[in-house]
Amino acid sequence: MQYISTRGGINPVSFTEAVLMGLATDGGLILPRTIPRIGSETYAEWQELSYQELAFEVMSRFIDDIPEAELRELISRSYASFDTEEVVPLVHHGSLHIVELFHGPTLAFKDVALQFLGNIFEYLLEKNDSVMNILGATSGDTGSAAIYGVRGKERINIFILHPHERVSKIQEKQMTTVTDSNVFNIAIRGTFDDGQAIVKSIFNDLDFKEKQHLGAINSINWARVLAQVVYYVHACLHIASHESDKATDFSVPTGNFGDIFAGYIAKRMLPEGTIRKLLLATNSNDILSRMVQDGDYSLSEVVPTSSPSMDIQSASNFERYLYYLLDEDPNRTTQAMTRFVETGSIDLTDFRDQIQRDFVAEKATEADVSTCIADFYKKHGYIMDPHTAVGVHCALKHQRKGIPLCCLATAHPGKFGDIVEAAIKKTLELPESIQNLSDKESRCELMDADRNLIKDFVKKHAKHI
Ligand SMILES: Cc1ncc(COP(=O)(O)O)c(C=O)c1O
Ligand SMILES: N[C@@H](CCOP(=O)(O)O)C(=O)O
Repeated sequence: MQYISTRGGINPVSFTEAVLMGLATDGGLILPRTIPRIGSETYAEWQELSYQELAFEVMSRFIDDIPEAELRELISRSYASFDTEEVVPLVHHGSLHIVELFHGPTLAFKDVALQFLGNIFEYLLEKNDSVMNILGATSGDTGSAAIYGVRGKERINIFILHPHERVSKIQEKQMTTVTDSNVFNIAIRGTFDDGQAIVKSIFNDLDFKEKQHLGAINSINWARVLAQVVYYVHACLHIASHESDKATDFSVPTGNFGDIFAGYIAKRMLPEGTIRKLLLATNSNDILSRMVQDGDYSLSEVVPTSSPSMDIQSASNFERYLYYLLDEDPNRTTQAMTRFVETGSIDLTDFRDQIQRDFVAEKATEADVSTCIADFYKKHGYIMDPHTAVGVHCALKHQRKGIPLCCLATAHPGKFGDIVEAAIKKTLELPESIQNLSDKESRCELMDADRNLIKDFVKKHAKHI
């Protein structure tokens, strides 16, 4: 399998080269040259596989430069850290299927990909006798999942930017209480969008990127998206064993467009009709739901909400979808992205029909979120976090009779305890890993959202051979 850039400016690379490159060197995002198709017979044979076996089957369609035994070992090690053998268990409440993606070490769906990515990095760096300095931005969950994915790994230092006072207390503590010497947390005075823009702009300084051995853990990195494709396939297979109608809709709480883009890849990979609709659910930061509903992809201010990890306007992976929308034409994609950087908007009104064939969209207000958490708990005794509730609110609004609908539960409710407890009027029992976090020693730098300050910091603390 070869990988290309949405901007057309790189020679095709292999999977492992793509993983090490992170952001494409022409500033674009990396995609597989073709999306492999799975025939119905092969798909049916996957029914009985464990999550790890399925992950191998899916990923090996995209990876041909890691030997089979080694890929299987990387996968199996990555999911051994989850608290359940099922890795991403499916539960059923009322008319909904819910796939719980928060059973990894940091209690959010990011662990599914970042445990794997941390292990691939370690494997590749050992093989190449090299080191890496990871630079990433987080709105709360990617940061801790990435830190837990690489903490203590000898050949890696990690630098994570988070927006100061715009992540939940527990999210902050999950990151900053990891005091291993290879972990550097930086709180920036700004939003996640500022952090992500700084990270991308530093990656675009190719001389700096090479000299400092920079690596990417955000969904910029194709391996992130790939690992997330697996749980859509897994959920489809399990839902098919429960339902007479085999086609499934998915409702996905969306911020940086990474998770739902993984669903889009799964939809194109699987036999026709396996995934029917992708419901894109946003909080009040609704650029993506406006894009689907009106073809209006235009920035507005990032507003803080009860689902802080989705407080994002400039959705990184949207560029990947745009590439497909624009007939896989890198020149048109580059022009559209240049226009977006210059004007803050892309007019997609002419593409509305196609976009609405791919997605349905809905926005949840703050009141919708707390009502959804409270009502669902009252009716079904199931407690969900505010990000999951954004998706469930959207799902209940758009559910079509007789069509199975699966919601992605993207974080454990305990990570956002205050909001959840206020909605259900009950004290939550927290998982052990996040009890007493506030008593632990923490380490974090506070900085202005200034690219040069961050560069100097990284340079000063970077690992070298
Ligand atoms: C808990 C949670 N739910 C949903 C999302 C949205 O996922 P994505 O950014 O891939 O759209 C995020 C992060 O963005 C998250 O941390
Ligand atoms: N919600 C994310 C934002 C970063 O997105 P990513 O998927 O590109 O890493 C977070 O929790 O940090």
